[in-house]
Amino acid sequence: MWRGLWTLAAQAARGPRRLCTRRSSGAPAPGSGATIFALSSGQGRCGIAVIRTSGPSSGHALRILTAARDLPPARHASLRLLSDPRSGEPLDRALVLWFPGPRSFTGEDCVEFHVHGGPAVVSGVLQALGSVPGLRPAEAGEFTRRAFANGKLNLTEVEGLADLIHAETEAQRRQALRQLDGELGHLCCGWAETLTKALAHVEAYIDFGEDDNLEEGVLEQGGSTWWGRKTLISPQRLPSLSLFACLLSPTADMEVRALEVALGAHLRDARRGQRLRSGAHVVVTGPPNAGKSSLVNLLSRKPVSIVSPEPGTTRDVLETPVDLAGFPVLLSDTAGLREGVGLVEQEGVRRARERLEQADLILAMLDASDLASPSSCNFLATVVASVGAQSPSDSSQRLLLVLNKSDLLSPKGPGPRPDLPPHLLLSCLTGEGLDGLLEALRKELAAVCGDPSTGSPLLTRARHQHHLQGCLDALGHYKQSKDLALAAEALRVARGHLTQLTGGGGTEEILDIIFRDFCVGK
Ligand SMILES: Nc1nc2c(ncn2[C@@H]2O[C@H](COP(=O)(O)OP(=O)(O)OP(=O)(O)O)[C@@H](O)[C@H]2O)c(=O)[nH]1
Ligand SMILES: [K+]
Ligand SMILES: [Mg+2]
Repeated sequence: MWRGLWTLAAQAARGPRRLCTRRSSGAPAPGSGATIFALSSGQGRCGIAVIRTSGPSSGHALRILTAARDLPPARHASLRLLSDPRSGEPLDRALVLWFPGPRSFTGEDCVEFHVHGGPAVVSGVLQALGSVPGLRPAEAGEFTRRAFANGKLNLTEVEGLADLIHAETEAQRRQALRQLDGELGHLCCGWAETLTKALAHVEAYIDFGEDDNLEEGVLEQGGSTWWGRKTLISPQRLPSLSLFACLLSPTADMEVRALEVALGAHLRDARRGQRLRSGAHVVVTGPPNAGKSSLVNLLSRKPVSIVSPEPGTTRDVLETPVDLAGFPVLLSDTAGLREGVGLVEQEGVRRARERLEQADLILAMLDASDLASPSSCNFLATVVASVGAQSPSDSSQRLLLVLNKSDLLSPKGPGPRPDLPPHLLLSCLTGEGLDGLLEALRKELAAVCGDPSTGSPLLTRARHQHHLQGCLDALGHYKQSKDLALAAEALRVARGHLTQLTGGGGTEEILDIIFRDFCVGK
């Protein structure tokens, strides 16, 4: 949190950042014009608390609380005595930072008070600020909303900031930071520029075609005007799909085609970023008594499930969020798969199979000392074989086969069956093989969630996917349209989707949903 604030302060000090779709209108911060204040660090007793203000009266408030005529030097930490303006009573000796707009986080005049973190100090300073005319407490997310309204952050960066505040694992933090740094936004801006260029070509051609200087005979074929507009190109020489390749400059057309390919690749990747943001589904399955619940407890480091020598102990699906090798995971323990049991256990098995279908990664577990049993053979022939038979694609499930209870294998005796698919040996009892399993999980999860530190920025929300799909669909219409005006319209729709991705498209509901994720003071 603390480091985050310094980063934000440093970012603000670097001044306004360049991004083509930064928003400067259309999203007025609620009640903008007022100066807002809030505690921006966490609640409760702490070493240092940060209180900040944003708005035109920030400088005035700073002068009043420090009882000084002059403001401290901009963007430098200065030690000042803060006093209550009503009673003159000293409140705290604090570091104050003055960020005159527009070079601040919100783009407005801002002040940060770094005070001692006791509740009495914090409430004293908040009350003192509340007594300054023109100041009022901030609403949730209001600082960020003002930054957005003033073009300091685009919408994908706002989402990145929300994700960064909520990031619980290392991979989530990396992904959020990349988004906050504007990578997705930059990519969309570049794409939007490509479309603007293509649109300019088509529009220029529409105007050119309407130019009276063109000879009628050149423009018309057999008495009818092709696609309702005059053209210099004979339709016979045009293969239908590359119609506009002839109109656009070859580079502009190639760029539109490359854009289509890039959009397709990003969309194929779409679920990965979302999994990283909300957690990958990892489901532990296997025959009864393989040690599934023992593994869930081991991985989550807490007694989530009951472990007992009695087969059929777990009935309901038990779900627990865990950080596995830096990736956020929703780990599910399930009932052992077997047929011909009582009603309650049958329902457990049905729920287990249902959960298995939703898994991104299956941890298939067998008792290494019991591989010849009918339940083990059946499990290998059904669950393991069917997942192994899937062709590798983004939508297919991944599976790790784990042979538990390796401690029961005789050190001299023959190892597990030679015909088994690739597997890992583990003992939940002794912990042997756990490091190898964690390393294998890290690799699998990197494949399921994508590696947030490399490659192209991931789409972290369904909203991103929706707009990229919309853009791709519009490009499909563009390619197939036989009319210049329709082609231009399709390009405009495609570009509109990209603008909405970074700019929100002005709909207040979307903004409300996004800013709802923020706390007061952010
Ligand atoms: N020797 C040995 N015993 C183990 C190991 N892991 C689990 N067990 C024991 O195996 C029995 C079953 O363990 P559970 O974790 O309840 O197995 P489960 O697969 O969840 O069982 P169900 O929920 O009934 O399907 C318990 O008595 C565990 O103590 C292991 O690595 N070695
Ligand atoms: K059991
Ligand atoms: Mg169990």
